[in-house]
Amino acid sequence: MKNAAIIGGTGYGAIELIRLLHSHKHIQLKKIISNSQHGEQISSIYPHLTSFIEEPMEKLEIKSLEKEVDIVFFATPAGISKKLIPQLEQSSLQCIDLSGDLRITSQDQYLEWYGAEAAPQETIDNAVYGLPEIYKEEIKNAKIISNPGCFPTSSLLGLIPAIQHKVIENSPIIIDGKTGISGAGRTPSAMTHFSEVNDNVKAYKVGKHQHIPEIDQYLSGIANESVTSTFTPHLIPMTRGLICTMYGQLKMTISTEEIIDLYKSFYQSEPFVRIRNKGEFPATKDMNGSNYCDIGLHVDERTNQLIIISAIDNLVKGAAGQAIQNVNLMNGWDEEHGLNNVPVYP
Ligand SMILES: NC(=O)C1=CN([C@@H]2O[C@H](COP(=O)(O)OP(=O)(O)OC[C@H]3O[C@@H](n4cnc5c(N)ncnc54)[C@H](OP(=O)(O)O)[C@@H]3O)[C@@H](O)[C@H]2O)C=CC1
Ligand SMILES: CC(=O)N[C@@H](CCC(=O)OP(=O)(O)O)C(=O)O
Repeated sequence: MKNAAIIGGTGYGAIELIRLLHSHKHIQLKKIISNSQHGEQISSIYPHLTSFIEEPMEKLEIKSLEKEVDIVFFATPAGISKKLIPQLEQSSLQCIDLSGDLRITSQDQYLEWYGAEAAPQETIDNAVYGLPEIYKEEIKNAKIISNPGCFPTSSLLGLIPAIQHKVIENSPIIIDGKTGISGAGRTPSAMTHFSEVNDNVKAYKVGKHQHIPEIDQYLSGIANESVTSTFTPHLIPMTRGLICTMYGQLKMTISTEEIIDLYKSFYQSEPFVRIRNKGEFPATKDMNGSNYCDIGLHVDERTNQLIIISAIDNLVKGAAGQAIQNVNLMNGWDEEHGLNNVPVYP
């Protein structure tokens, strides 16, 4: 049994970690650390947790963390873990960062897309990108995990088989993303205000979303040459769920049946990726509350495009579930442990 702490205790990522860790038999959640509400019970903010956790949330004492826990989840906004993780690097702690602080390997690119100074290069280099379907062996030996962003999780899982097998050109790749509002976290803003979101669909961060360099960096790594994508996210009036519809120019003649076979074989040992049969495409509710990524494929012979539709729950496979999948691998536990629940429907 290992002990864990969550930093950023009152955020949505943290709440989802608390829910999933409750049924994890190898991890005991020892500490919920809150910057804004330490001393309070989590159930006073989230009544659905009444009777599950009695202990009050705590203030962060970075120096004593190593004595008290083995695993630390950083469910904090960008800008926090890049300062905290370097202070823990010499410890034996396993650190899982849900934020984007360690995902971009170039400090200059981080500055360009996040508008702030990056983490120390050594910390970035020590972190392993936690996309288990692609980097499983590296994750097993990692001490610091940089958990992928929600849109990159969905789009990389959808695009990587086609890029790796050189089925589509490296450019142009179009990623049309749609997300529920919980993706923006718990703090309200004008963008997430009910009357702005309800009965409405809008594109945001057009041409400047922080997931653009993340997607291109990992696709380029797979292709071993430069890959550039055009990614535009849209905010949809729903609470959870994320779906990317992607278009790639075919480099070869291939049928829908053949590409589906290729994807099924690529992901045959991956428990959380489900490839749909011909003519079937995922919807966000199909994986609600679960760690699945469902992918549907279609070859458009008219335009010579491969159409890939990939959907996840942004808070589970896009954040807390993937974080636990990574911890399972880091500790030699069953990768699916604590995550093999049936999605919630309707
Ligand atoms: N929501 C999603 O779908 C996804 C989120 N992520 C990433 O995961 C991380 C957490 O996201 P999410 O939970 O949605 O975000 P939230 O905004 O809901 O929560 C973040 C929490 O971090 C704490 N916090 C805020 N500001 C500070 C600060 N200055 N110093 C220390 N702690 C602070 C707060 O909790 P407290 O005051 O209790 O400490 C806050 O509730 C983010 O980096 C996000 O980008 C990644 C993928 C998907
Ligand atoms: C609706 C909404 O605002 N979604 C967020 C999701 C970002 C996220 O959660 O990922 P990071 O860890 O990279 O911040 C966004 O598009 O920026």
